[in-house]
Amino acid sequence: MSTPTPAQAIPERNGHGDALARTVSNSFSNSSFGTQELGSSPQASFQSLASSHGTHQRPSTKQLKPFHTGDIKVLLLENVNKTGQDILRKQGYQVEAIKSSLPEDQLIEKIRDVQVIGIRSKTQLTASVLKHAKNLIVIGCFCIGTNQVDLKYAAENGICVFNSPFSNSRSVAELMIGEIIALARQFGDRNTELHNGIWNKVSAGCWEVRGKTLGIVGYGHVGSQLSVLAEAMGMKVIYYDVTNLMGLGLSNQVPTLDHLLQLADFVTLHVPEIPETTNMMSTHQFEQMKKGSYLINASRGSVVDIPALIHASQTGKLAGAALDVYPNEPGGNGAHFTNDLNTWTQDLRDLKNIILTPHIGGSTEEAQSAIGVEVAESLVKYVNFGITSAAVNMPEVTLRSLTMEEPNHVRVVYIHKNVPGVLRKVNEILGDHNVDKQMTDSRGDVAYLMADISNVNTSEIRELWQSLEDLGSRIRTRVLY
Ligand SMILES: NC(=O)c1ccc[n+]([C@@H]2O[C@H](COP(=O)([O-])OP(=O)(O)OC[C@H]3O[C@@H](n4cnc5c(N)ncnc54)[C@H](O)[C@@H]3O)[C@@H](O)[C@H]2O)c1
Ligand SMILES: O=C(O)CC[C@@H](O)C(=O)O
Repeated sequence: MSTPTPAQAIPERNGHGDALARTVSNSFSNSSFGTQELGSSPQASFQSLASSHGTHQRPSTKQLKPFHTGDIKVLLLENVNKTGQDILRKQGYQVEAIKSSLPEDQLIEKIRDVQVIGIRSKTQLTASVLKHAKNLIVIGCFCIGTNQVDLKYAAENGICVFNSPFSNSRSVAELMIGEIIALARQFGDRNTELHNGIWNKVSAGCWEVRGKTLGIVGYGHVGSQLSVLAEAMGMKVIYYDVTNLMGLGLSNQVPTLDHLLQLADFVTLHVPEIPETTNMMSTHQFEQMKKGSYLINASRGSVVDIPALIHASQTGKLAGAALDVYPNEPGGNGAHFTNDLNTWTQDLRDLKNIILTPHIGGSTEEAQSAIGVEVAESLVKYVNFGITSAAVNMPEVTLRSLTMEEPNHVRVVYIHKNVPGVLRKVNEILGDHNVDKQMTDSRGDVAYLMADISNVNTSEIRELWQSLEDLGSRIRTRVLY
């Protein structure tokens, strides 16, 4: 007899009329595998998921009993790309997509209800918001930065967080190249003048970038891409990073930020938002910069002390600056960028040779489409399979898929406090069954255990779940079957 396809297998198993409701209820936190696969082609994705475990000619991956995927509620904020929305909708999840971020009170109201939330850089998922998210199991940051989420609180409450670590890096690097040239040629000011009817043909203070020194602060995904592009334009590249990193091409690492500031004609910032980078560029740092140099910030608004930047521009220390990010950013398109947001906004807008963009470093069709796919697939793998690969706040745990030859298996996901003795107690509970495979790992105070156990009757699942829930170490139990 040939192995049934996943599509055949699902109705067959549904036909058993299980006593247990196949839902992902809040209290039960008990879900099972989805009815559909990742990506646009169910069959193709099904195969790719199976083959991603590095096997050849293995029995078909088992599409386990479907929970009511319609019970999974997903809230997507900040105009998450359609690629991501489509993947989630194809799972049968209930997806509500909103183009902007939400004011905190509305966010709290909505987040109570959902199992999955997708955001970009604007939505702040602080502990005080997340404490209302009683049903939430996973957060997708459809961007690189995860500074907007209280990652520790999320982990300690069994909420896994995913992002897209480099799908928009190239887009940011290309914008930096555009801005370097635009600043060197005072392009923004000439453009504005002519839009206002004023012809102002000047060469004073306008430069080629060939032969100039670019100082990159933070030589990660964005910084290193930029390094390659800048060298191709004939720039000399130096970089500063807290980590010792091999430079690409002819670029060189310098030992301190001050060294970089003293040498660079253009300084670009690509560091994460962390306490160490708050106001990393302030009065002292601007003093270190060469007279007539330029600053570009496309990292996070908190990295630059803006009043100090305004002063450095007004005194002529800086010949120009480009900012893509701000300490307080408007909630959505059409909102106004005024002193109501940041007290210095008008002073900033009045500066000469300053390019202000609305956090668009990663806003290209290519980047947003790739991010949509990457993060949505991570969410589906987590919801349906418990897989945490590439999570930013949880240990990375995965098990190879169950196959069609393993009909009475159950996957147990047990997120727990990382304290001694837990595994012994969990395995006492699981030990009534055959533990086929198990993986456990910890990250800080939180540990994640995933086990596939066999010979489980559907009627035993609730008891199994309850026994794990009753352990003092429990953060969250999910039983996928
Ligand atoms: N404007 C946008 O639309 C946009 C788009 C993408 C990324 N970003 C932001 O850009 C930043 C960088 O992104 P990335 O993908 O290159 O990150 P990354 O993690 O790949 O690289 C960051 C680098 O900064 C270094 N670093 C950390 N602390 C430092 C410090 N105190 N001093 C010097 N170096 C330090 C790290 O070692 C790392 O090499 C992030 O904050 C991200 O959120 C903004
Ligand atoms: O798209 C966004 O809102 C964020 C872009 C960027 O800052 C990121 O962190 O990836």
